[in-house]
Amino acid sequence: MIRAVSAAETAPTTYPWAVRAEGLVVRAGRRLAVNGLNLTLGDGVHGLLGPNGAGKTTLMRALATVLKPAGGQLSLLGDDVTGRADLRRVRRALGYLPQHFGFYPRFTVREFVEYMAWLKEMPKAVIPGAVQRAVERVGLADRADSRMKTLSGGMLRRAGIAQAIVNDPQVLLLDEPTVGLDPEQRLDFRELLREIGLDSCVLVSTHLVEDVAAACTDVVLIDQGRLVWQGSAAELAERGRDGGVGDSATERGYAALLRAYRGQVSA
Ligand SMILES: Nc1ncnc2c1ncn2[C@@H]1O[C@H](COP(=O)(O)OP(=O)(O)OP(=O)(O)O)[C@@H](O)[C@H]1O
Repeated sequence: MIRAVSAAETAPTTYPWAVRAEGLVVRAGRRLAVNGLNLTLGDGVHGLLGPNGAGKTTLMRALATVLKPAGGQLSLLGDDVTGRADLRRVRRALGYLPQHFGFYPRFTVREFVEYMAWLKEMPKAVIPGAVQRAVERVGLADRADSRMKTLSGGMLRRAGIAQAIVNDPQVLLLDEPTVGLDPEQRLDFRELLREIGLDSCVLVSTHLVEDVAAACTDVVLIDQGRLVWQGSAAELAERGRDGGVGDSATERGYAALLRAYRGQVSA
């Protein structure tokens, strides 16, 4: 049976920012891993960079509504998601690839993606077509009926990306999606990101600064749970044009911004 969808759910929403955080505080264990973060994101592909422990995964988890903020304001697609907010509407419009994700090993790729589509409350009638399309978009069509336990690390990652995009999310959160992908798959993946970023907000965390240079329109740099810098990928490269540490202009720009921020914080 197809679930009845109310007019409020299908009406076009107007919101200035897909993601808006003000003074956001999120705990990870006892630590304030995100600690007073201000961030606004619109459509496009945003690369999330920062050193180990900067708070990238914790931020992603809060944006995915998996972790509740301990303070500050967070709105997604115009809805406040702090406090006792009803998260169902927002969750239907989210896609999230966690750094580590669980699955039933005996599920096939198709069953895994179908199951996730069902959890996102997609109408039953559209699920088979949406699953097929998602599996094709990540290049796994020929393995769609293989069991998850038989996949390589890179294939598993692609199955994870397929479940994240199955509902054509308006906010897509990908935590280190390129880990385990071979060079050719990485190129295909960048193309997919560019396509999705044309009309939705994509946030991709990565340690590979080269991924950011190649696939992202914008860059968000965080350290110690706070926003250090936000700008275009071209501006980041511009910051690294005059030398410094790093193999590429983007890497040098990253290192220079981080150094300047840390100098300010400790001054
Ligand atoms: N469950 C937890 N309990 C206690 N501390 C935690 C927990 N999870 C994360 N932390 C701490 O919070 C901080 C931020 O962690 P987080 O995983 O968000 O950073 P990250 O930027 O994703 O790091 P990486 O680049 O290493 O993946 C780190 O100092 C980490 O040690």
